[in-house]
Amino acid sequence: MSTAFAGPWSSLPEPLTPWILDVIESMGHTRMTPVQASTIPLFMKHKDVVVEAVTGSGKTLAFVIPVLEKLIRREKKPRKTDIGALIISPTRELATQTHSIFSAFLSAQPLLQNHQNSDETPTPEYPSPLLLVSSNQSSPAQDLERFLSSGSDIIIGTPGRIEEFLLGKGRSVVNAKDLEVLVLDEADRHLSLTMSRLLDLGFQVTLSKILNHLPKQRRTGLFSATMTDADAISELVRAGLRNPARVVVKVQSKRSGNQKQVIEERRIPANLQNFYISCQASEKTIQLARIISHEVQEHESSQFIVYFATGACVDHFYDIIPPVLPPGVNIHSLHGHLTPSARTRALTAFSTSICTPSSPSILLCTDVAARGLDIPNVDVVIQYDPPTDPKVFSHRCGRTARAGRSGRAYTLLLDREVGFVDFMNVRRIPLQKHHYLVKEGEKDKDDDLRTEDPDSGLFLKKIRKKLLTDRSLYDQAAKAFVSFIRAYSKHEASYIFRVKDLDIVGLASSFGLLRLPKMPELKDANRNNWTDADVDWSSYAYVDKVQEAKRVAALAAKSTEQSEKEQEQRRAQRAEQKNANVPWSSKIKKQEEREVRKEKKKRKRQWLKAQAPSGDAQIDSKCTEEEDDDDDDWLEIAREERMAKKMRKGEISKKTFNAEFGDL
Ligand SMILES: Nc1ncnc2c1ncn2[C@@H]1O[C@H](COP(=O)(O)OP(=O)(O)OP(=O)(O)O)[C@@H](O)[C@H]1O
Repeated sequence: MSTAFAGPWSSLPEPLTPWILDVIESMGHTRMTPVQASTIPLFMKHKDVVVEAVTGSGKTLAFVIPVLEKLIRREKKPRKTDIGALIISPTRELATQTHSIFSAFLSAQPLLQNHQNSDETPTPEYPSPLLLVSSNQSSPAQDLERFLSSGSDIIIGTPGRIEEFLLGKGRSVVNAKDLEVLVLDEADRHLSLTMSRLLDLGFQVTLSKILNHLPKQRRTGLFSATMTDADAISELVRAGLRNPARVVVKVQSKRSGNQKQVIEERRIPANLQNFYISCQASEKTIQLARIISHEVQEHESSQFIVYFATGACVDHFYDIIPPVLPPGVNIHSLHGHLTPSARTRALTAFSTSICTPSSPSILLCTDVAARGLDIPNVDVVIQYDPPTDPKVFSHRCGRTARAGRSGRAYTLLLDREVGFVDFMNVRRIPLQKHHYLVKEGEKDKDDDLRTEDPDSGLFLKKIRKKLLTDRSLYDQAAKAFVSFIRAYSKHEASYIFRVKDLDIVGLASSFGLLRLPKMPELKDANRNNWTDADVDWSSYAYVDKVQEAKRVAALAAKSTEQSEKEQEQRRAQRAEQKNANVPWSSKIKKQEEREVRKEKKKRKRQWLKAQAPSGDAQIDSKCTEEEDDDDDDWLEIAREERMAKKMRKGEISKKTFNAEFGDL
């Protein structure tokens, strides 16, 4: 370990309780880390603290130890319904991890023997801590039951569950008035209200409610690896800290420059090699596969974490990537859309897996696993997609090179995204260029001379082949691609990551898509050079029988509807055609004849009105110009007949008759 350790635990100004010291020693920690040496004395001495120290530097014990010491030293014995310490973590995984550390301490405390009755089993003086996270096994009501039966004094959980516990149905039961200490782990995740955090508004509203419920007379500790001064100031106000001590532990590393060694400050662990590889969009998946092979072969690495932009991307790559990885790899996936039990299973399987270079373990995940997780043997972190929130970058990298171990991190950047390197440099997170990884036996080329990887097509083929085995894989691929584009449009460094600069065709290749999805974000995208896969979409089936039956039924319904529509269209076309075929001259003639007939009828009506008896006039008065031709014709015939009769009887002259009806 090359981390500079601080003094031994015995050098703390106030000695630790012996059984706490025993536990620390049993963990193999003989000396304090710098953040522990600076924070523990302050936090134990009734000071509020705001702590910033790089990932993996031991911040957890820097609050666990003072919290335990504070509670042990309490003058007033707490009642069963009192809570003494509250630890708020941003994710269920981190809360669970912190809970296990508190448990490790409390389960090692000496047991109390009841002197009056030595036959009774000895009991622990300090109750076990209570974990409050979403879970299939524990509802909020059950959390309350566990609290009442255990009398837990230390509560650890995520904001939602803690709010429920303190302000929900349990509010009358749980007494937080005598709370001694509050810790916000990954405090900048909870409190900042920068642009990206606006998304976490719900999270923060919850936190404000919790903070308002807690007594002002308490000690508070804020801990994070990315607490900038600006964050710290705004967070102090929000968390209600008064006159806190600020602890910042800096990392210095040596770099050779201009013939002399330069000491530079950085916000990532000293033993972390932080690389980026620039490549074309179509080459991202190839590079991912090659980084893993390269690491296994060159460094005997066996435990990897790979970060993607969204949960849908994790699901997609989990399914399609095996054919392009070296054989023997075990893959696990973790993201926020999985059920709590699936999340626990995945993390336990990954962190306890016995991995070797011939059987490496890979965790594909989202930022749900970016902060705080302590899996000591992770060799390599790969960021397939850079994070939308740049602050998360160092948390992701920090899952390796923990507690003085060495580790490597790789970030895949598209050629147009390389500006991100300077962006991070300014934030004291240096990235070093790693050459593009070529296939075995091939020679590295300068970036300027490099053409598209010849394996691009081969990879695409392999992935497409896999996709074609089950239509649900295609659905998932499209969903992942769409979610990726949406996430990309939310990058905080939006002048570096611009959707309009994305090589859509290349990206779609790296996802193994069969055809390009239609989405508004891509309406102006360049789709040249894209060829849809040769797929018979009507027979491309789901492996799941129920899903396939649904698809077939929907297809049949659609084709009936389609054929009815087509028939209708054909009829309309025929009528139109017929109309178009009638000669123009005959159309005009017909029109003229119609006009003449109309005029004649009009005249007949006028004449009848003047001549006819009242009954006829009544009939005629119903006959308006709007009435259709059939009615008119019928009336005309009746009228003509009556007039002819009158003429025969000599009631009207033939001349009068002819004047009205002509010689028809
Ligand atoms: N004094 C010590 N000596 C050696 N190892 C230690 C010491 N204190 C803690 N560690 C180990 O260091 C590792 C990292 O500690 P921890 O998880 O507390 O880091 P962190 O600073 O909280 O990191 P992150 O910012 O990622 O949450 C753990 O595996 C822990 O057991």
